[in-house]
Amino acid sequence: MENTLGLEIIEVVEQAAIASAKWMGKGEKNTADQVAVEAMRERMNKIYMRGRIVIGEGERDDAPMLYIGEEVGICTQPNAEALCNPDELIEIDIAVDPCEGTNLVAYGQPGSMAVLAISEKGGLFAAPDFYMKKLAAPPAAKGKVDINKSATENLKILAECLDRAIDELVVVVMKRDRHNDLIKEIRSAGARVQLISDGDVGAALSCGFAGTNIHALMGIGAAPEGVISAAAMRALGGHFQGQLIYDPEVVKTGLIGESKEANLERLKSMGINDPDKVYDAHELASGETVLFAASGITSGNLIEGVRFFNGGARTQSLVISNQSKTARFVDTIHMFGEPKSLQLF
Ligand SMILES: O=C(COP(=O)(O)O)[C@@H](O)[C@H](O)[C@H](O)[C@H](O)COP(=O)(O)O
Ligand SMILES: [Mn+2]
Ligand SMILES: [Mn+2]
Repeated sequence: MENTLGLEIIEVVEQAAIASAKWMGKGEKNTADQVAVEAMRERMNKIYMRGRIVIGEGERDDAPMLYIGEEVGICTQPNAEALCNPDELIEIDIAVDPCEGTNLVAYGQPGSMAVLAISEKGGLFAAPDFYMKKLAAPPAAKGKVDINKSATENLKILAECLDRAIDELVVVVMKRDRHNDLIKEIRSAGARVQLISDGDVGAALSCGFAGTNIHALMGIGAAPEGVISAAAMRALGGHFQGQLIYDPEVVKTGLIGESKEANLERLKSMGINDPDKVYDAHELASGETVLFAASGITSGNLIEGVRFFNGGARTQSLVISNQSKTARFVDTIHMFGEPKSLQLF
């Protein structure tokens, strides 16, 4: 599966990133998202597979989306029988965020990317586009920090695991009212807080690599981004835990369903009977083969964004595999027609 799909999924995220980057800085969040969704769908539909979106965003805020349950890939097309041999059919589950950080793209801010995770059927946690409480930390702290512990306790553990003083730690938190108490607690424990407006996949991913100066992600973001982050962190050996948040009171945005009760029903209908369960990376991305791919739209601290030149563009992507145990940075020059020259930098 990795060999067959590894290269194809790079192209999926590259195409989405290029489409979205054309709308960088134009103040049109929905268009930046829409074109990424369309480019991702179009490229996915050229892959020899029977793919199914198991978790994706857009439901909460009515944004453009690849919807949950949508089938993608050549073998799901109306003429599939003529094109696909059922005996060698690859059935794939996919978690997507074609434009992670739509505001970042619309306002020309760093850290947006086109991102997805894939696994064999059943290998990714299927949930609605709810919120998720998250804790991400570097591999050295895996299984030692715990989302059920307080931020203060976790910072002490993290400091020990990373052999640093607490005031040398940087914790990324999304700048939201729901995090005001968390931010106060982290600061009074002595650590430093990096507030981000959007883009918690990039923050979780940064915990998987040393040298990013990001040592933890704490707080509540969206569930699809949680599953995608978990796929990457599982393969990187980092720590990731997520707990679904289904009570609109907790997130204070009014963007998830009418009520806690209705949300609990929705979870039940998807087979989630223990709504408060804390999932670790291996449960959110449980497949034998798990692949993560991201392509920068605007530059972040791990990957560069799309750089256009006359007649082409250069992209940088990151593909992580739990099978080959690789984190591959892929630089690509894309030629649109016949460019006069190919721009290296
Ligand atoms: O910042 C984010 C927005 O993602 P997108 O809509 O794809 O541009 C994500 O990284 C967050 O995980 C999440 O969607 C966000 O925290 C949702 O919370 P809120 O903005 O408070 O509704
Ligand atoms: Mn997102
Ligand atoms: Mn998005």
